[in-house]
Amino acid sequence: MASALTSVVSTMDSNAIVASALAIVASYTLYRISRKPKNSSLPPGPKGWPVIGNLLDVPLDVDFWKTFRSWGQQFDSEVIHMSIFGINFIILNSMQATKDLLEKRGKIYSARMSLPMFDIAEYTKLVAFETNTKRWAAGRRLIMSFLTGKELPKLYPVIEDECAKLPLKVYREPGKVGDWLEETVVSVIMRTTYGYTPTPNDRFTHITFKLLDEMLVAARPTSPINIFPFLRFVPSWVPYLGSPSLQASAFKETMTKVVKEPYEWHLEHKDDEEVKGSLCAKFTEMAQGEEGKEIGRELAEWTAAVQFIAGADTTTFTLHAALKALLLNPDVQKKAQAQLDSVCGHRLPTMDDRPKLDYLDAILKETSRWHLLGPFGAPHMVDSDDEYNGHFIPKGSIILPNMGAIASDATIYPDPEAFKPERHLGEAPELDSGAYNFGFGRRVCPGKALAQAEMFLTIATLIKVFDVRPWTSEKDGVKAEIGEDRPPGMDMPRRPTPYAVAIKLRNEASLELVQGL
Ligand code: HEM
Repeated sequence: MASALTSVVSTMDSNAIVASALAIVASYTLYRISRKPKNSSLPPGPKGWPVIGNLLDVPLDVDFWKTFRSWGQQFDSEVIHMSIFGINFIILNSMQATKDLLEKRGKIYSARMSLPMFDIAEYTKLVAFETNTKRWAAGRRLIMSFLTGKELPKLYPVIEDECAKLPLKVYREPGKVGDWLEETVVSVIMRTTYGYTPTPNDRFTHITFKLLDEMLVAARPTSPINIFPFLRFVPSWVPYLGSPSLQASAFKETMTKVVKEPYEWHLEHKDDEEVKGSLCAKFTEMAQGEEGKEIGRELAEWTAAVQFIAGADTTTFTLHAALKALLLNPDVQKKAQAQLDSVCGHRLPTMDDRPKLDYLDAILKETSRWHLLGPFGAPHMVDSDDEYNGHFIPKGSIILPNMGAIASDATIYPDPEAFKPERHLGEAPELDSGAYNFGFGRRVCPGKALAQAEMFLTIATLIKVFDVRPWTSEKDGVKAEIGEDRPPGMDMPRRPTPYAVAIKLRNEASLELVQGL
């Protein structure tokens, strides 16, 4: 999925900063420029130019976060300021500053910025993109009630069932392992959310991936309505000038389908056992009690839809990155397999095994550090003026927690470039990447525990049965290039660079495991 947490609203890929700026500039620039801070001591940062501010200081072709980190060193400050077209950006280059603002002062640091295209297409009705309204809080409450604590394990049977299907799929078509991982993730989401099991070429899956592609387009700086919001009012029949509003309406139509169609399916099948236990059924019941009948259903529909939008690509790409890490680190793979064999013997792992498989969990923590899904996570917006360490932080600033800087901070992670699951084990484990890669404070990812459980069992199942090896040409024995482990690029979620992998059964016993399925 080109995730809902993608580019502009939630992250800062290189285009996204420009996108954010351009999109809002028409209505916002004069206001921001004319507004004087209460006092002049904004956090330090590069000087910039009139009107465009630091637009030219932001490199478009390398990792942003490295530049932002170097500004921190240059100005000797964990908190840096830049502005683009009058919009203030506050970069947080340390875990401490991030926690102080996004967590301890979460009350005022939990808003989201928006974009005209996102408003028109109604993406801003999704929990992930809605600013901190009462509706957003109610949507979060719904998700948190069922994806955390004692409720979460009720979803484990679905995870176990989908993971148990994985070995046979991979055995039959090992070359499509990336697709099978995605299918596992999507099936878990659709079954737990709606009680619906996707079929090959599934219509709901298809339309949701279409939506995710459209979201990327909607987030682009080149989306005309983001630059000139008035274009939304030009009738679609007007040659050329009408096409942006036509596109925006088409995007809204897809969004509506994604929200309504699986929900309708769930209502039509409400007596099926799996549907009765689905999140959607629970959301509907709980939301009605909370908000009154009509709003209740609307909230349930939108809250259900965000599971796929926010959860599919994020989880899938992390699994792809884990596979790549195992491929590049055969010793790590062997160690994990040894632990799996000693705990599970001759059977597939289950969720009950998780407490004993700490090395697997450490691999996933290290994967999330080593391949951050987005070096800035999902930016928050501050909705009141504030002051931090003597610096003024103006209301409306976009806050960019520089997770890239945290994940590669040698004072937190000695030898940060190395992939070392061991750093997360023992008496004094290093900082758990889960403390930042799922976001912060009131916005922290509500799907965190589900994603971690699912990723654990998926990888455990896969390497219990198969070895992950470099792909080698049968013709000349040449190994495929694996590419950079930490590719540049600021997409969120960031897909690992493609790599060729050979998946082989580990031994005769593994074949029996597959045949027994
Ligand atoms: C490896 C998997 C995942 C990662 C790394 C991840 C990461 C994130 C991040 C960084 C945020 C932004 C937090 C912030 O603004 O501070 C977020 C938000 C969110 N995530 Fe996840 N996520 C993952 C999986 C999931 C799953 C499986 C679900 C649901 C089933 C989910 C649902 C959400 C929702 C609804 C939000 C929006 C929260 C809000 O804005 O209040 N995520 N996630």
